[in-house]
Amino acid sequence: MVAALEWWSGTECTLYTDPKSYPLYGNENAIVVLNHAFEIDFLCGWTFCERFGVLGSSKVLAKKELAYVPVIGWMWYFLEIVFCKRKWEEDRTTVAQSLQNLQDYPENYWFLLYCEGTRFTPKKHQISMQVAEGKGLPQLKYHLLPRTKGFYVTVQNLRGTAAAVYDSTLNFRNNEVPTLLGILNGKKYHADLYVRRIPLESVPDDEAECAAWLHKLYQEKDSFQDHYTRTGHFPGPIMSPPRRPWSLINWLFWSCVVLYPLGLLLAQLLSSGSVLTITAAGVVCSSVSMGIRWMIGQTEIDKGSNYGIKTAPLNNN
Ligand SMILES: CC/C=C\C/C=C\C/C=C\C/C=C\C/C=C\C/C=C\CCC(=O)SCCNC(=O)CCNC(=O)[C@H](O)C(C)(C)COP(=O)(O)OP(=O)(O)OC[C@H]1O[C@@H](n2cnc3c(N)ncnc32)[C@H](O)[C@@H]1OP(=O)(O)O
Ligand SMILES: CCCCCCCC/C=C\CCCCCCCC(=O)OC[C@@H](O)COP(=O)(O)O
Repeated sequence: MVAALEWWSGTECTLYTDPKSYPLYGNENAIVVLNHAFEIDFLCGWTFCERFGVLGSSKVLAKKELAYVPVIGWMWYFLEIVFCKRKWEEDRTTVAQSLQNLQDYPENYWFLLYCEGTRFTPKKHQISMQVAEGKGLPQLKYHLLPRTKGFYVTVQNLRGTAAAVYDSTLNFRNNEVPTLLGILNGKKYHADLYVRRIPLESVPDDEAECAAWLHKLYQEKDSFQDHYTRTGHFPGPIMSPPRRPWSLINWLFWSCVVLYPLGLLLAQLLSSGSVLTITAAGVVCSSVSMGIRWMIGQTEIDKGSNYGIKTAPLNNN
């Protein structure tokens, strides 16, 4: 998928960050906090992971539903991805346990947290801003109100192993609305990511202070998005890591290994002349194609969950 983004669609991923922090990226464990408003934000995240050499050890706090997505979900299970049900009563122990397993992870990892908990839609935004008002918090224009419990439990469990929080804010040039189907159709997008490295020691230990810290971080992220909307760029210098050939080589290798025998099999099936065999092959191909379309649907915001709508308390204070 990274090869499809970088080499097939030719999407440009530009990084805005402080040159002093740049050498540390990929050379330490970090908690990444990213906004969640685009259908391919996870793919841009993977692309940066690839460029800094941590793709294989990229982790995320993901909703449990994604564990059942064929291939990708199974892969995540084996990669020790942390899953949550977005029900705090159940997540508080399971998430903490999974995070503990990362304590002795043998490679540098990035642990991604979408603190908004769900993707931005106008309706979810309106509801979450009612919650913000009830809590006496300032309104956010470009983000949903962050959920603080997952962040707190992550900081608590990774303190001592993770060195920093990478506050990451993503946007696309010219009001592009990127989609995975667009990528697969070869459409080129222009992603801009602004990253601030914040040492983990500066995140408060106390739960209430940690929550307030995260709310303040999202207010700052909102101001960066405002800056981007007004000027077309993020503050700070551009320090973009170059595209590397490995994802393409990997893709070409596996394509040869898989597609050659598949092609031979298909040729044999067609030359068998058996209507039953050819029909069965047609059914299998159609099912696989429908399965892939369903998987792509998982990335589409229109088909997203009701989380952040259904569960909104009317009187939150
Ligand atoms: C140099 C380059 C740097 C960076 C490169 C960038 C990135 C690369 C990094 C890594 C890449 C790795 C992998 C990427 C690959 C794939 C990722 C794909 C997808 C996965 C994404 C997801 O699945 S997101 C969904 C799951 N994740 C989360 O939900 C995380 C955030 N959530 C939490 O932390 C939650 O607290 C929780 C899940 C732990 C528990 O959920 P629960 O619903 O029970 O939450 P809360 O108890 O917290 O909720 C109640 C509180 O929330 C307040 N609130 C706010 N808004 C609302 C609302 N609309 N309705 C109800 N309540 C709301 C509420 O007031 C409560 O407040 P309290 O004060 O009482 O806490
Ligand atoms: C020949 C090549 C064909 C390649 C086909 C590729 C097919 C792979 C398609 C999809 C991979 C599935 C990855 C799913 C990752 C979705 C991440 C995501 O964004 O989850 C949303 C979640 O955060 C919040 O969900 P809600 O907003 O609450 O709902």
